[in-house]
Amino acid sequence: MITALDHIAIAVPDLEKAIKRFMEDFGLNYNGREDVATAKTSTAFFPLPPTQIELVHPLNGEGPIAGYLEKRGGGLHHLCFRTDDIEADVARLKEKGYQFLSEQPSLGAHNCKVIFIHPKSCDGVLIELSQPMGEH
Ligand SMILES: CC[C@@H](C(=O)O)C(=O)SCCNC(=O)CCNC(=O)[C@H](O)C(C)(C)COP(=O)(O)OP(=O)(O)OC[C@H]1O[C@@H](n2cnc3c(N)ncnc32)[C@H](O)[C@@H]1OP(=O)(O)O
Ligand SMILES: [Co+2]
Repeated sequence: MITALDHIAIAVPDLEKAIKRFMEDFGLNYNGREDVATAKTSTAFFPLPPTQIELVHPLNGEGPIAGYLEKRGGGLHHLCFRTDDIEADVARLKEKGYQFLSEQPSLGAHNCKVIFIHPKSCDGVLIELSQPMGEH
């Protein structure tokens, strides 16, 4: 089941500039960068309990964020819901007619299993489900 709002993701055209902004202007704690090859995405996380801000940027100029930036520029990109059983939630939501953007969860940031729901299934909002691998 969904247990928390894990992160709010913002697509940024200039990752270093955005990291500086969130650190210096907004004074948030910076939890470091992580390039996620499987997602073709560079990420930077800022814990803001009980959730976190995830900055997302194309990895090597490729991937879904490159397409997003090309079409729309920077902006709010997705919401991530943490789940304690991603497979069960995917099965339950598929039953309800939700369209997923991949067959299976894949490796996301911070050693989590992640999967995305098509924006069309959720009133135009891109939703990510994430389950930390350490959890059963
Ligand atoms: C780092 C790993 C992980 C983590 O651990 O946190 C991440 O967060 S990775 C983040 C990047 N990865 C992804 O976003 C994967 C899922 N996304 C996709 O598969 C695609 O981006 C997409 C959502 C299928 C869109 O693909 P695209 O090629 O850009 O198609 P369109 O531009 O034609 O869009 C289709 C349709 O969807 C709307 N759209 C696109 N992006 C978003 C968005 N972020 N939020 C809401 N809506 C979005 C777009 O407007 C189109 O709608 P219509 O115009 O009405 O057709
Ligand atoms: Co995310």
